[in-house]
Order: sequence, then C-alpha cells, then structure tokens
Amino acid sequence: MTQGNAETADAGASGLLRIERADRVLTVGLNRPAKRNALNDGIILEIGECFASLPEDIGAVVIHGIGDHFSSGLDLSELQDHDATGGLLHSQMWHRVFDRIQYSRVPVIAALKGAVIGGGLELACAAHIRVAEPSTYFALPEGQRGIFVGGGGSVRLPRLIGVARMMDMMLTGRVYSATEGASYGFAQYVTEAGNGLGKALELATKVASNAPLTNFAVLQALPMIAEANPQAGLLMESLMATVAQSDKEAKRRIREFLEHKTAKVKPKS
Ligand SMILES: COc1cc(/C=C/C(=O)SCCNC(=O)CCNC(=O)[C@H](O)C(C)(C)COP(=O)(O)OP(=O)(O)OC[C@H]2O[C@@H](n3cnc4c(N)ncnc43)[C@H](O)[C@@H]2OP(=O)(O)O)ccc1O
Repeated sequence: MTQGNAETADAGASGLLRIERADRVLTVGLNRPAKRNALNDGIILEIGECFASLPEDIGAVVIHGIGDHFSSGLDLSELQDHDATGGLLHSQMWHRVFDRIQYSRVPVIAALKGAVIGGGLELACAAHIRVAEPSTYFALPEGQRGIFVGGGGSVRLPRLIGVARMMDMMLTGRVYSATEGASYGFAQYVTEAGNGLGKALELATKVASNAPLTNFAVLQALPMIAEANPQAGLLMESLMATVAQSDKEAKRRIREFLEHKTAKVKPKS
C-alpha cells in the first residue's frame, strides 16, 4: 500500500490496494481484479492500515474496485484453514477494520459496479454513501457456501434495507439490481455506466468542502442520535450543535454568507 501526497500514488509493495490522492480526496482501489477483488486477509489488513493512518488533511475517501467488479466477497480459499477459534478471530478482525471505515473522521463513499457480494457488500455497508453503476448487483450467497456473514453485515445491512429484505437475500439467494438497491435505500445514487467512480469523486470533493466538525457530527453523532431514546437524542443533538456553532470555522462560514461571499442554496436548474 502507498499513500503519496502527489496527484497520484500507485500500488505499493503488495499491490493489493491502489491508493491515489487528488487534493483532499483519497481514492482506495481494491486491486485483485483477477480474483474479482475477493477480500483476503492481506487486503483487509491493508484497508485497516489505510484508515488508521489517514493523513490529517484528507477530507473524504472513495473506495472502489479495480476491474469490472467492486468485490466478490470473502476470499473463500482462505476460509478452509479456520477452526472455530480462527473463524471468530477472523470475523472480529473484519469488524475492527470495517469499524474504522464506519467511524472514520471523514466521509467514505463506496463506488460500486458489477459484483457486490457477501463480504464485499458488508464492506460497502460500512461506507457512508454508496454510488452504484447500472452493472452493480448485490447478493449474499452465504447460505450456498454454508457460512454466515462475518463482516458486520447482520448489524449494518438491516439498518439500511430492513431485516425482512436481508432475510430474503440470505435465504433465497436473491440478487438485487442497482436500481432495486437504490429503491431499498442501499445505494444513494445510480449513475450512468462507467461514471460511478467519477460521481463518487465529485461527491467526495463536495463533502470534503464541509466544515470538518459538521462532518464529524454527521458521521459520529447522527447514527447514535437516530438510535437513542428521543430525550437522550435531543440532548446529544443540542450538545453537538453547541460545539459546532462555537467553532471559529462556523463563525467564519456564517460571516461569509452574511457578507454575500458564499454560494446560495438553490435547486438544480
Ligand atoms: C464466515 O465468516 C466470514 C464470512 C465473511 C464473508 C462471506 C462472504 O463473502 S460469502 C460470499 C463469497 N463469494 C462468493 O460466493 C462469490 C464467488 N464468486 C463468483 O460467484 C464469481 O467469481 C463472480 C464474482 C460472479 C465473477 O464471475 P466471473 O467474472 O465469471 O469470474 P470467475 O471466473 O468466477 O472468477 C475469477 C477468479 O476469481 C476467483 N474468485 C472469484 N470470487 C472469489 C472468492 N470470493 N473467493 C476466492 N476466489 C474467488 C475464481 O475462483 C477465479 O479463480 P481462478 O483461479 O479459477 O481464475 C466475512 C468474514 C467472515 O469471518
């Protein structure tokens, strides 16, 4: 893995990830196209390292798959060696890594295409925004492989699409298309073919221009507030609002608006 500060930085020693940087946006490419970006231990650990050492001046991350697919899920060839203890440790390693994505300081956007299967879908669930090309399809074939989700999917996916739909996917092997995924709340954008990464980068540039404290509140506080009891949620909201508006960044941005120095909020023409 490499994380250069230049316009682009190509694959590092292992080459499992291709990491590129443009201004404040880091692009992380899963780079095992010959294996349809199957997620082996090496790639999972490198994703973890990448999110543990995000440069301070990064404002957003885009994660995508090199080749025609986002990811075919867990590298099944590695599962053969696990006993029960190994399986538990493996799953918990995935949890730690995907938690780093979900609880990242900066927004993470998944640019999806082709197969988004099993653990690949679990990885996409940990991102904050999902952009899908029309070729994207979502599936959980764990039942056919005799296993269960192990990358946090049973916690994150039902919160996005509901328990009933996830049960249906896992029990029947149902495959959802990009548009179905979008209508069920999994993908927030469906792009034209070939434009998924471009759209994700455009969104990343936009979200990276927000005040860091607002992004922090959205990523860290909003999901907790949404699940808290209403009284606790309202208190957390007030506290977060107070912290954000007390920051000099908010004061500067509001002053700029009042002085007509910043863009107005208008619908797309
Ligand atoms: C239990 O604890 C866990 C579990 C988990 C997560 C679990 C899961 O992710 S379950 C889902 C696993 N994935 C699959 O079952 C999909 C398998 N792949 C396919 O169906 C197809 O490869 C395809 C993705 C639809 C693409 O098809 P095609 O374009 O025709 O390419 P192929 O010729 O099939 O593949 C090329 C090459 O790649 C190998 N490969 C593809 N997917 C995987 C994979 N998931 N694992 C390993 N290898 C894969 C394929 O075998 C070919 O290899 P060759 O050597 O033959 O070229 C998480 C955490 C836990 O603790």
